[in-house]
Amino acid sequence: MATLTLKGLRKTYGKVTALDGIDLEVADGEFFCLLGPSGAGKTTTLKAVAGLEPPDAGRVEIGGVDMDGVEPYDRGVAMCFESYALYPHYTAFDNMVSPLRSPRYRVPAAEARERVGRFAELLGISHLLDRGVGELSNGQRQRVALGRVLVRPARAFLLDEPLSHLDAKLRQSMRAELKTIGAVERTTTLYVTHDYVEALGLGDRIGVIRDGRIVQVGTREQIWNEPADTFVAHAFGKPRINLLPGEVAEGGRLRAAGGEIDLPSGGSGLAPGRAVTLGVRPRDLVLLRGAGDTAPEGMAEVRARVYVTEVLGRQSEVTVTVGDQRLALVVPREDAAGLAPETPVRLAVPGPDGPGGRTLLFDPADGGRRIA
Ligand SMILES: Nc1ncnc2c1ncn2[C@@H]1O[C@H](COP(=O)(O)OP(=O)(O)OP(=O)(O)O)[C@@H](O)[C@H]1O
Repeated sequence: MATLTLKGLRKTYGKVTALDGIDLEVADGEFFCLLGPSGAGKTTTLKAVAGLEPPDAGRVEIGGVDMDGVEPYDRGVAMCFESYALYPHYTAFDNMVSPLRSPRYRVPAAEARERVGRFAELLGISHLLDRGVGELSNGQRQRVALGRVLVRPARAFLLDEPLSHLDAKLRQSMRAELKTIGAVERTTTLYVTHDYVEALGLGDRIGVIRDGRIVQVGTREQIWNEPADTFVAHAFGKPRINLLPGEVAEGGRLRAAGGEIDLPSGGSGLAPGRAVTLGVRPRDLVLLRGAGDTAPEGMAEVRARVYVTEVLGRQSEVTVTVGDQRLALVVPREDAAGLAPETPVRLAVPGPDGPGGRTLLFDPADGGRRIA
């Protein structure tokens, strides 16, 4: 077990800056998720920790020891690639057991078999162990590759989208499984994903990466409730957070959507005339359907027209037009029944100090940074 410390990591490939000063600390035994879009630098970060891509500047410490000049093999980390890196002519079993046979571990044969069997069971691939890798589906190969990493005693696991090729149902069950695998529970894990559900579900803490920089690090609650900026707010949640251009009006009101949205600005103390971006999560908006329904305390009533509705299982996503803006809401399915396009509706929108759900405020003049 070991702490991972990344300090000022930089890496360029020709004109592309893959890492632009990554600072990160993953605590001993922590499960840390690095979330970011394609090309953000996630894989490059893992490779730098594994020693496969030496950074141009900055340093990697594992267990407090500078890894500069330490070969990948000697770093004591086990990395799982999205591209599997399996031996194509070996069986699944041989792929999983081979690290244990290496001179580094020399695990006795019976114990190695037992270990492989245990992890194969957890990963739901016991019945595939005798098959050649060439005879496996992508999802099966991916689980073999993950097993090959997890069987190894390691100081840290580096996992690069290890569930990306599984279908939704299997991914969900594997996600739950993964956290309870003892080896993973106890071992420092840096887990890369572009799937926010995975990050929220798995990470003790989450780091959001964009353009080779860490934008925010926090627990799932911190990232969800106090996103550092509109990029982070937009990265979490489906449907995505509604982001609306607005401004602070006289009397400290917040206005957006051509004045249709008019909220108290609460204790934010913002100067009138200032431009702000309002962020409201679709689940924090309330549809007022009954004739006598009024906006709950602390929320503002807003007039809207239905644009489109879509059933999402027991809930529905309703997109409405408010003034010149579109807003997405998620409501119980029955509340959306009979909402044809153009139906006038009323919504309740939370203010910035709303209990539970609330409207977040961001500063468009400062790269969308959240206004505390
Ligand atoms: N070997 C390489 N040669 C040239 N450019 C590279 C190389 N590896 C990565 N890059 C570039 O560096 C940037 C970061 O790549 P990286 O693979 O770390 O992103 P990522 O966040 O893992 O993306 P994805 O989710 O698509 O895997 C990208 O712009 C990528 O094109």
